[in-house]
Amino acid sequence: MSITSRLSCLLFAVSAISSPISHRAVDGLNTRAVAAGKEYFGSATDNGELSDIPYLEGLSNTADFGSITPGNAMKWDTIEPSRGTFNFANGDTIVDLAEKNGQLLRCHTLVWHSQLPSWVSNGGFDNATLIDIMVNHITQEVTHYKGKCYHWDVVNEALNEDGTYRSSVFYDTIGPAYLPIAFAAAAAADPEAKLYFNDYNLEYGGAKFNAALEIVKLVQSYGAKIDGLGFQGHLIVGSTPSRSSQESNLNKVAALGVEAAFTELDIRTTTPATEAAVAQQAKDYAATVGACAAVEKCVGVTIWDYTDKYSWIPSVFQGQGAALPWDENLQKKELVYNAILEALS
Ligand SMILES: O[C@@H]1[C@@H](O)[C@H](O[C@@H]2CO[C@@H](O[C@@H]3CO[C@@H](O)[C@H](O)[C@H]3O)[C@H](O)[C@H]2O)OC[C@H]1O
Repeated sequence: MSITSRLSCLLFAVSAISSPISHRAVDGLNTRAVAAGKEYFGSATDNGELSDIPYLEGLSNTADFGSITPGNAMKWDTIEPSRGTFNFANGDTIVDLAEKNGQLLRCHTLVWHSQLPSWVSNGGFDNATLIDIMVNHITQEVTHYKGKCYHWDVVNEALNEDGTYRSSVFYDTIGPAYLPIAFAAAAAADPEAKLYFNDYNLEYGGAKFNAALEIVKLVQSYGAKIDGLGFQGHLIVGSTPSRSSQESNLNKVAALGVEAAFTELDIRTTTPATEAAVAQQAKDYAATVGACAAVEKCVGVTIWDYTDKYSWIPSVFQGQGAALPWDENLQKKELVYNAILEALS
């Protein structure tokens, strides 16, 4: 029995004992997702937030969140800030929390051009040396977390908007082969973890999405294991693609024999959010989550933290925010939350 099935059985048993009349599991985003055949509904989190007890209680509520993702703790600059020096402390804290709560873990991320220490990006390494460095980083990190990570985002954001490869030290030095090499190294270190390529703006279809499909085929053509395509889902209120077009994208992923997930969903708007914007946001969440619910191979949805209190959006997109289903006071936005629940039903 999978970890998620065990969790939903446990929740069901607990609610059956405390409420002999209804016999229904405690209702929430995750319990609805699991009941709809998904593996989890989850949230990102970050180490600094975990001392906020009301926040932590919400994050640990497995009726809503069956999975957590470290927002920063497993990135290269945290894990290997200088060559050969590994710092797993922040990542271990998130792993321990997930274990204590009985939550799955989406581990994020091994190879990314951003939050990459300058000893890698400006090291001037030749092809063979950079491959060694990348493979060693992946091997050390994935081995450290072996058996803990349900998913790994192996490579993050390899593409430009026009579908060409993004210039990065990895692409510029190794060429596109850095992708299959990275996936093969991750699979060798933890054969059980599901391995994802993850990128943003795939939800709109078009050149970038088609190139992501080509990356899946590229990794497969090298005989390396790739299990899924991650749609980050950093979307905009009123510009979110329709449910049917998102379903069509997810079905194209499934046709390649791999699964899909929304890995970093948030839907931002101009702040302060108007009533009309929140109403539209509820529809946009429903379109995205509903698309995942409708496609068997879409295994789950992760929101990029659950509360506006800790959203990354205002620090990156000036004047934008209010992107999550809980507000800055950790209060549920009922309209948005209920729209997601409904979309999962
Ligand atoms: O000062 C930095 C601060 O800038 C950093 O912020 C994080 C940046 O990454 C965010 O996650 C990414 C969101 O977009 C997708 O493209 C990526 O896949 C995600 O990894 C994260 O939420 C922010 O906290 O945090 C560390 C500080 O030192």
